[in-house]
Amino acid sequence: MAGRLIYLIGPSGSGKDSLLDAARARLAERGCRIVRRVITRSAEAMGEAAQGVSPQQFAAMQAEGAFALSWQANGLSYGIPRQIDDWLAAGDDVLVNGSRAHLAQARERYPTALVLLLTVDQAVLRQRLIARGREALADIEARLARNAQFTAGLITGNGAGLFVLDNSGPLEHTVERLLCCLDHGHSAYA
Ligand SMILES: Nc1ncnc2c1ncn2[C@@H]1O[C@H](COP(=O)(O)OP(=O)(O)O)[C@@H](O)[C@H]1O
Ligand SMILES: O=P(O)(O)OC[C@H]1O[C@H](OP(=O)(O)OP(=O)(O)O)[C@H](O)[C@@H]1O
Repeated sequence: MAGRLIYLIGPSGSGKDSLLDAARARLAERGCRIVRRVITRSAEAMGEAAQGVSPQQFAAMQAEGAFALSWQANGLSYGIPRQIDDWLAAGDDVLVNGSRAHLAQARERYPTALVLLLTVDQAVLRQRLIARGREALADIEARLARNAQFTAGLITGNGAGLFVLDNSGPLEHTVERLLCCLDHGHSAYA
């Protein structure tokens, strides 16, 4: 039986990487793999388990068909290795740190995808982005502006099959909600 694609989305700074790190061992126990993304970001600025490549390397990988999904945002290119199709075919669930802007394409390719939207209060989001210190202030403002563009439309336009996880509180609570969502049909979080 094919595995499920779990497509985690949410604003930059909402806590996607932190959530995946915190839940990693418990996801593995459930046979859920977390895919390692390919990003045109320098290794020093990576701050997550991803493969950093140059724009030229990314373009070559894309031309070879190395990616199941890919998108551009925040001045960067992101790729999801094709290997996920083998994992899904083998029956493993696969969790992808995705893009809100690329949701329609992801659903087109993976119609049964479970979509999880991580949310956080905008004021908290600003504080977390500043505290993380990965981007310059101008880049942080651009990410906040990008977020405002998505907030309302995503939930109203994609209600079916989209589940909201609020990460404004302690990370451990969000981990529990994520696992509950995966294990029990998630209706409490829709
Ligand atoms: N529940 C939480 N409570 C407090 N800080 C958090 C929480 N979740 C994430 N953070 C912090 O917020 C910042 C952004 O989180 P990160 O995982 O990098 O977000 P994303 O991957 O969505 O961009 C990090 O500094 C992280 O430590
Ligand atoms: O369409 P969006 O939902 O805005 O998403 C666009 C990209 O931005 C985020 O990455 P970012 O470089 O900010 O990394 P981060 O998630 O680790 O902060 C997210 O993981 C996506 O790859």
